[in-house]
Amino acid sequence: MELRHATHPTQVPTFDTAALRENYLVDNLFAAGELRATYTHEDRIVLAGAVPTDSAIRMTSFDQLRTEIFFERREAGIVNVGGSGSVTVDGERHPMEKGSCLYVGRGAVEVDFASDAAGDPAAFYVFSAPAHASYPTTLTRAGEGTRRQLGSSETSNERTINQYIHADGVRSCQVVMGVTELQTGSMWNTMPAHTHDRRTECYLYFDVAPEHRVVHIMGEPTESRHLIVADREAVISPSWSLHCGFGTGSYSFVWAMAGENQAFDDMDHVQPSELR
Ligand SMILES: O=C(O)C(=O)C[C@H](O)C(=O)CO
Ligand SMILES: [Zn+2]
Repeated sequence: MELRHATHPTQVPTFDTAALRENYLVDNLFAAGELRATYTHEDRIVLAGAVPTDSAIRMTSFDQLRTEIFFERREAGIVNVGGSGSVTVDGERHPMEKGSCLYVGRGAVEVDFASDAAGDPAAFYVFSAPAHASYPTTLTRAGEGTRRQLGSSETSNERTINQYIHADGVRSCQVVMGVTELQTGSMWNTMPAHTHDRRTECYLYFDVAPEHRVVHIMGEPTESRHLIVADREAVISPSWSLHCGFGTGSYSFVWAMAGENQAFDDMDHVQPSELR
């Protein structure tokens, strides 16, 4: 498991492109037949990717956690961004087509990831945070959460926000999670932009064609920088950081947060005219 330290916002203007990417971009979570993970000290979030092919992959703990099982003191939201598959939690199999979201509560022992077909493997994205209590493991099929329509074609940001794990949906200790899909022709996500000092947020971009990229904007609103992001790459946004972006082609993304509260609308908006 890779380790990322927390950073101070005043460091951002001193970082060159490579340092920005080393600190905030997670570009190696998905590899065929492997379970990979990155730990960030920002709200002690773990991001993991599992791509099972011929055989299932079991979620293991990692040396840095010093726990016998991964879910001993943690919970997670899991979204499949690949072919159809399933996640079996302590003997109960949850079928997961692309875009489905499974919440796994603290205390789960055996969590196995499997693909329906090795030739079109599932790709499970795991967002985990420390948990003080155990909530039931719950599956939400793609599109069956709370759907919110935001933006317009005039501002190229017409999009559907699928909220899965949230205060009015599947319950959790900390994790809030969903998937945003942009309507054809709309390129901007999360505009007007925002920060939320109460929560760290990570975006995992997916369905980005190989020749395309997402330009993800980060940093303090008056000192913004950007990251060029490819398919199945994630960005860590510390609580002080903007997180918005536009694609050179179509894309979707999984957003997930953890921290002080779970109020999705608790955002500090920043208008385009205020950005620097
Ligand atoms: O397109 C959007 O707007 C989003 O998906 C916003 C994220 O859900 C977010 O940043 C929540 O804080
Ligand atoms: Zn946000």
